[in-house]
Amino acid sequence: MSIRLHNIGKHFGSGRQRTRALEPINLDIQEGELVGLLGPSGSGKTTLLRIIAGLENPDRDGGARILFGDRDVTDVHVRDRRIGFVFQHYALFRHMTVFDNVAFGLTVMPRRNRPTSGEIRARVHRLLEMVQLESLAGRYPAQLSGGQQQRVSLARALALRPDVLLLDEPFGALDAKVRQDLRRWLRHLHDELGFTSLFVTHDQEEALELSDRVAVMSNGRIEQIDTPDDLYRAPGNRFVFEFLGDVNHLEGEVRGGILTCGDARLSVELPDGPEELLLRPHEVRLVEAPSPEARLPATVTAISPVGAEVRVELAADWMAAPWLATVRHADYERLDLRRGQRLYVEPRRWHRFPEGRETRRDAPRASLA
Ligand SMILES: Nc1ncnc2c1ncn2[C@@H]1O[C@H](COP(=O)(O)OP(=O)(O)OP(=O)(O)O)[C@@H](O)[C@H]1O
Repeated sequence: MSIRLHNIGKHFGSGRQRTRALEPINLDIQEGELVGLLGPSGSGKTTLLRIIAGLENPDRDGGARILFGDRDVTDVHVRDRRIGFVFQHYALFRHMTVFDNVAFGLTVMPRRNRPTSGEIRARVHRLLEMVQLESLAGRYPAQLSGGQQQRVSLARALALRPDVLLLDEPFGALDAKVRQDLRRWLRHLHDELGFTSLFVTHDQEEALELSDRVAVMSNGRIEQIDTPDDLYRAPGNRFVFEFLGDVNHLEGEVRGGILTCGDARLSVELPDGPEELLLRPHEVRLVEAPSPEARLPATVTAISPVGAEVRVELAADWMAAPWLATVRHADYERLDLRRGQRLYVEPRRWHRFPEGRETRRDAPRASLA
C-alpha cells in the first residue's frame, strides 16, 4: 500500500501560543517501502507519524490530503485506517499472556469479519514463530525482557495484517545489542510480509541501516529524502551532512590557492576569500611528515581502539574544536600511535556548502611550494 502525503502542515495552540510543528509536507512512499523519519528532538517526526495514523489532525486550511493507495484516508478514523502501530514503550496488556496480547485485536473484531478461533490460533502461532517467541506464548509481559516485549508488540501490530506499519522509536528504550537484533528482525519481517513501514528515530545509524529511504527532518521540514547511500555520499545541505555523522571543520582564508588557518596550510583549488571545509573522520589520513599539499600539524589527545577502526582524537591551535580521525588497525600499529604524539593530518577529501549547496572535492592536487 503506497502512502501519499499532500500539504500536511501542523500548528499547535492558538493566538500567541500558536506554534508551527510542521511546514506543509509532501511525501510519496512506495508500496513495500521501509522509510525512516530521522531528525533531532522537536523536528516534527512524531507529529507527522501521528497525523498519518489519524491520531492527530493536520491543519485544515492547506488542502491537506493523506492517501493510502487510492484510498483517501484524510477523514478516516484511526480505527479504520488499517494501520499497525508500535510505540517505544511497549503498550502490552499486563494481565494477558503473550498469546492473548497478540490475539487481542483479532478477538475484538466485529463478528462478521472475525476469523474463527482456529484461524486466530493458527495466525498467532505463525506470528510468534516469526518473532521466535513461540515457546513463551503462555508468559505474561512482566516475565519478558524489554526486547522480547517489543517483539510481542510487533507481532501484535502485524496480527491484523495492516496495510501500513508505523513505528515510533520502537527500539528507543532498549540497549545497543538488543536494538541491533530487533532491527534485523524488523527488516526481515518487513521483507517477508511486504507491508509498507514508516518509523521514527533520532538514531542516524539505525535509520541508515534499516531504511530503504531516509527522510531527514529539521524544524518541521523534510530537508532531504534519499537512500542511505545517496544521503551519506551526497547530502543536500549542511544540516544533513552534519546530522549524519561526525564532522571536522577547517575554517580559514584562501589566498592564491592556499587555505591558511593559524599554522595549518592546505592547497585548494578555490577562489580567494574566507572558506570552511568539512571532513568526515574517515576522510583524513594521519601521516608522520607534511606533504607539499598539506601541512596540518596536530597532537593525539585520545585513542579508542575498540571496533573495526581506531578512533583518534586530535587537537591543535588551528582547530576550533578537536578533530576525530578513524584509522585502520594496521595504520594504528604502523604509526605506533600514542597520546601526546605529534603528527600531521592529510585530508583525502572534503566538502563545502557555499550558500547551502554541497560540493565535494578529492584531495588537492596543486602543490604548496
Ligand atoms: N500536543 C502538542 N502541543 C503543543 N506542541 C506540540 C504538541 N506536540 C508536539 N508539539 C511541538 O511540535 C514540535 C514537533 O514535535 P514532535 O514531537 O513531532 O518532534 P519529534 O521530532 O518527534 O521530537 P522527539 O524526537 O523529541 O520526540 C515541537 O516543537 C513540539 O514541542
